[in-house]
Amino acid sequence: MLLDREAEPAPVRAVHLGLGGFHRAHQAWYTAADPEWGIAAYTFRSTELPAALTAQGGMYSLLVRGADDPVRTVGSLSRAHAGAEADQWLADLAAPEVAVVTLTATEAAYRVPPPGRDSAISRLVAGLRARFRASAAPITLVPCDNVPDNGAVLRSVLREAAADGDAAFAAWLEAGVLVVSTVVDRITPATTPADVRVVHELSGIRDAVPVVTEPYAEWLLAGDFPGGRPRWERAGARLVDSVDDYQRRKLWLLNGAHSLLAYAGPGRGRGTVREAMDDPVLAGLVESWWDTAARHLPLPAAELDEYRAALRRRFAAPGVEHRLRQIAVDGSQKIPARVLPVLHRERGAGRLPEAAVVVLAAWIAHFRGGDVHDPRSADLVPAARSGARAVLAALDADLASDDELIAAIDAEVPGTAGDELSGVRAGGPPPATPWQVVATDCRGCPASLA
Ligand SMILES: NC(=O)c1ccc[n+]([C@@H]2O[C@H](COP(=O)([O-])OP(=O)(O)OC[C@H]3O[C@@H](n4cnc5c(N)ncnc54)[C@H](O)[C@@H]3O)[C@@H](O)[C@H]2O)c1
Ligand SMILES: O=P(O)(O)OC[C@@H](O)[C@@H](O)[C@H](O)[C@H](O)CO
Repeated sequence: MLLDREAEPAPVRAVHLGLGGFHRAHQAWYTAADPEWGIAAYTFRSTELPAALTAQGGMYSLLVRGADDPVRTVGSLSRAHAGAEADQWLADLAAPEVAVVTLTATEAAYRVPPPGRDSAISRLVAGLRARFRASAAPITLVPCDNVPDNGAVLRSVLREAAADGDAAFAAWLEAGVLVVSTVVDRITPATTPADVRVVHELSGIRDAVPVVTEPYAEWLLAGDFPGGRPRWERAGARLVDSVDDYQRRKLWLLNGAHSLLAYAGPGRGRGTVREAMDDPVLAGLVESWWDTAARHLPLPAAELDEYRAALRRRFAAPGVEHRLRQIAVDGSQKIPARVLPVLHRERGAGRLPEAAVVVLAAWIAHFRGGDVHDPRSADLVPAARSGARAVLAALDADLASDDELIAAIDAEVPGTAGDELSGVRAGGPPPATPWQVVATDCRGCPASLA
């Protein structure tokens, strides 16, 4: 059976930039709960995905691993476009009936582009300028990337990117463009050919571009929607006064653990989050990281325990094969949000947290090992050859001047500390099982994981 629409798609009242797996597992799935809202979704570059979706009438299958009825069909994408369709993009952003723009553009996109450079931000500015000229109806932007204070960051980047002396546009940008802050959560790995086959086996549907995700989904939003919005709360989204504590909880506990596993896991022969959590040493490090980060989260202990228990289940869930290589991409954009804020607080309290030391050592080993995908690889790969101080100097001057921390990280990087457990590891809680139990080839591991 091929996917196609039986009825007309909903009118386009929302636009998305960064059409990929996560948008379809999350925002488009939430929007499907309100049939009065349709989305026009744009990739950044890909032409294949919008072509495949258009051939299916914008419909796609969501394979929710672990759910009773695992294959759902989602129809909220009224149109799918390639990023190169600039005229359509400008027309959609200018349309007065469009009231919401969601964005998933990766962490790296949240910066002011050099003049003339095509980027998510330059496209947003061009679209908003078109709206200012055409209708100037207010519009709300909804950043959905794992960026701390994503609303405030997007607002400030847009303000700077749009500063070209047009005072009327600048004034409208302040008054007519609202930017909400969000916490977004639903583990959504890249789709594989095996997923395409599974969707067909389970449902009989031949979908060229399904999405695989987990049953869990969270969306917290803080901000205003003067032009209206889909009734996302029908699918469980929550409008809150502030997302700050929840943003930190998610970035530190979930994403911080992901980054730890992404860099420490491959050296222990683990390729996915589930495989890594099956390794008692890595699972013990994750617990140690959670103990450390939880100290700095002003949320009730019972709530944090429940969150951790859910993360253990989610990370170990069969079928959601989240590849560590995918998570390891762009570490320079992620480590400062996921690990360094906790490390700062710990050092302020005079502690040297072992899991933070290990993740930084493993990240340095990752830079030394090749296969690096990072917008800052030109400076960080050579820095990693020099050691922890040079890497941290590129990210955080305070931490780079912390001699005790630098020595601990350098001692963990392979080739500098031999196979013995480092002082950091020896001083921490005992691992869940003896180190020697896991007989993997640990070339490239931090010393305490070897
Ligand atoms: N996958 C998840 O589990 C998950 C969960 C929470 C948040 N997110 C956020 O969503 C983002 C996208 O994840 P995904 O799984 O959909 O990835 P994906 O690779 O499936 O899609 C990424 C989309 O972003 C676009 N993009 C990539 N680089 C860009 C750039 N520099 N500027 C503008 N657009 C760009 C791509 O063209 C593509 O349309 C992540 O970077 C993350 O911030 C993902
Ligand atoms: O999507 P990224 O690249 O920001 O980070 C990789 C994962 O940590 C991330 O996708 C999580 O799975 C997600 O944030 C869960 O909601």
